[in-house]
Parts: sequence; C-alpha cells; structure tokens
Amino acid sequence: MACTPRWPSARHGLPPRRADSSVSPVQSARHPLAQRVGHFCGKVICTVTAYLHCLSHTPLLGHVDPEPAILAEVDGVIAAARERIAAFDPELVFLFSPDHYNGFFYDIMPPFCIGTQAHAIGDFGTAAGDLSVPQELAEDCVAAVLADDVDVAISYTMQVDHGFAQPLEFLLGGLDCKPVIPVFINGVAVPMPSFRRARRLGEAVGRYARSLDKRVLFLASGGLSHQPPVPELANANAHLRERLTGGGYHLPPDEREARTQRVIHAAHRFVQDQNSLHPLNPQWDQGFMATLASGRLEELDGLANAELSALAGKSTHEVKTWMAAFAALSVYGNYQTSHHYYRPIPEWIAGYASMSGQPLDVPPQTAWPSYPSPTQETPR
Ligand SMILES: O=C(O)/C=C/c1cccc(O)c1O
Ligand SMILES: [Fe+2]
Repeated sequence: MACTPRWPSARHGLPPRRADSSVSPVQSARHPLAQRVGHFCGKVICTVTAYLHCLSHTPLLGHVDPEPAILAEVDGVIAAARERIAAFDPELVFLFSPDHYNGFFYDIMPPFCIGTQAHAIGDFGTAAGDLSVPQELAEDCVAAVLADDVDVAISYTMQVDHGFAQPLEFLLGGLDCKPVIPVFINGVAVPMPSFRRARRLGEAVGRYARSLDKRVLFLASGGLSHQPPVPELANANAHLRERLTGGGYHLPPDEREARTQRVIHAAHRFVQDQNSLHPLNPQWDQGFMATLASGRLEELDGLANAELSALAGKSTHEVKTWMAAFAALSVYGNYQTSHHYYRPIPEWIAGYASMSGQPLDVPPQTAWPSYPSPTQETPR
C-alpha cells in the first residue's frame, strides 16, 4: 500500500501544505517545542520518545460534508498533524479506538482488547485491508498489561472499522504504513468501562511502551460529543438482536448498504434539526479537552457512564480512547499539549476535535487559552 492518504488534501485537490502551516509565526515562537523532535531536559536536548495525537473520526466524511471552508480547515489540521507525526517518525504506534458493531459483538464483548493481527473492513468507503501488527510485541503487550493488573482480552483475528482505519489513513498514510498495536476500547455497547478503567488501561500500555526504548506514538480515535444512530441491543428486533449477538461479523451487502444509508440520512436530518439526535455539546467537549491538557486525568474517574451519555450523547464514550492515550503519555512524565482544534460539525454528527501532546520536563500548563469560537485551531 502506498503511504499517501486519500484525504485530507489529496482527495479534495487542495494545495500541498508547507511544514508548520497550521501555526502562525507568533504562535510558533511562543511554543517552539511543539514542532521539535527533541526538547530540553536539564542542559541537554533529549530525544522525544513518545508523541500523542487524538483525533475524532467520522464515517460521514465524503458522504455528508460541511461547507468547503470548514472542510479545508479540518484538512489543514490533519495535514499539519500528519507532518508533525512524520517528523517524529514513530517506530511503533499504539492506536486506541472503539468499534461500532463491526468487529466486536455481544457474543463476547470485552471492555478492552488488543489485537495481534487486525483487518479493516472498509465500511463507509474507508480503507480496507490488513494492519501491520507486530505480533510478538502485541502478545508481549497483552501479557504486560495483564501483569499490571488490567484485564484485557486478546484477538488473533481482530476485525476493525472506520474507528481504526481513519486515523491510520489520515495520520500515517495508510493501514500498514507503520507497525501498529490496535487497542480496542468498548465505547458503544453497554455495559461499558469507566473513565477510571480506561485511564488504568492507558497507564499499563504506557508502562509497557516505555519499557521498549522505542519512539512510540499514541493515537486515539473518536468522540467527542455525539450520538449517531448506532444500533442498540435494548431496542433491537429479533433480526437486529441476532446481528448484535454475533451474527454481524459479515453483513450481506444489502444490509451493509442499508446501515450506511441510515446513518447518512440521519446526518442530513441532524443538519436541519439538531434535536433529531442528542445535540452536540461544545461546552462539555472543550472542558474535556482542557482536563486532558491540564494533566488532571483522575478528575474524570468519578463521572458515571449514564451521566456522560446524558451530557453529551451515547457515543461520547469513544473519548475513553483519548483518556487511555493521555494516560499512556503520562507514564513518560509531565506533558504539554499543542494544536488544539475543536468544532461542532453536525454534518459529521461529531464534536470534531484534534490535539497533540508530548512529554515535557516542566509541569504542564493548567490553563488553556479561551475557546473564543469553535472556528480556529488553538495552538498553545
Ligand atoms: O458506524 C456507524 O453506524 C456510525 C458511526 C459514526 C457516525 C458519526 C460519528 C462517529 O464517530 C461514528 O462512529
Ligand atoms: Fe465512532
């Protein structure tokens, strides 16, 4: 597979971006570390051994899109993130992502699962094919996480959907461009793990990653506030129940198409009427990002799942991938975030967000410059 993303930029024919295009000179000067591969620790320049990027996903991209200016804005955010990641040149990637009843069902629904092999199904036209999973490292990771008191399942035939495929394609250029350990976090199928457990999982993965002495990239996929019409067992008729309890691993084409069209239709309706689904919650989303940026990850430990669903929608639980990725990064010490971007995008049924992070030897900033409007990337 050629490691060139179909989107952003290429698919929409936008001009190629120069390095740093998302950061103004003033902002670059204020945050010189954000673009560097090395950072100062004491008197020497240390190699950054970990980097983080969290990104919302949406299978509606290319099906129901916002106006071109917003599309170009998101394109710029993702292209710049991809450039930063390329500069970091990760040797190993840990990707935390949910699933949407495409690879994980109620026959056995684990809260967490690490794949030693994985295959993307290509739903909604996203990339299909095998991920490049280093099997022995993935096996070692499972063993290390279990030894670290976090119970995680293992899959030798993990089936994944747009949740995994989109960040791999957008940020790394394709499904198999970098060695990746896929870490599934259940974010749709009740009962779900808590923020606290996601944090503990992330810390355990982070401790394993740190033991490897490699340049490691932690990616998280999903969120923020949203509630697309993902099927639910509680309201399922007999046919859907059969699918959700294990008969859905290989949907016939007509059912796949019906499911895709249902979501596309819901997105069109949502653009017209933002009460047709659970409304997006920009305030909650931005507060969540600020909490992660502050380093106070435990603050979310006590937020009950039902409360989160009520605040920001039933699919908001996808943000536990962000929690896990930040917890993994926190194992490397204090961190600094950068390149915060947030915009509610009804066309994509998503509070759409993007944020990077890297270790720092000084305490992380606790304040995040205000959220003047959701239109601008807010590097810091
Ligand atoms: O798989 C689906 O049916 C819907 C997925 C979806 C829609 C909108 C935002 C998301 O994060 C999704 O995963
Ligand atoms: Fe999702």
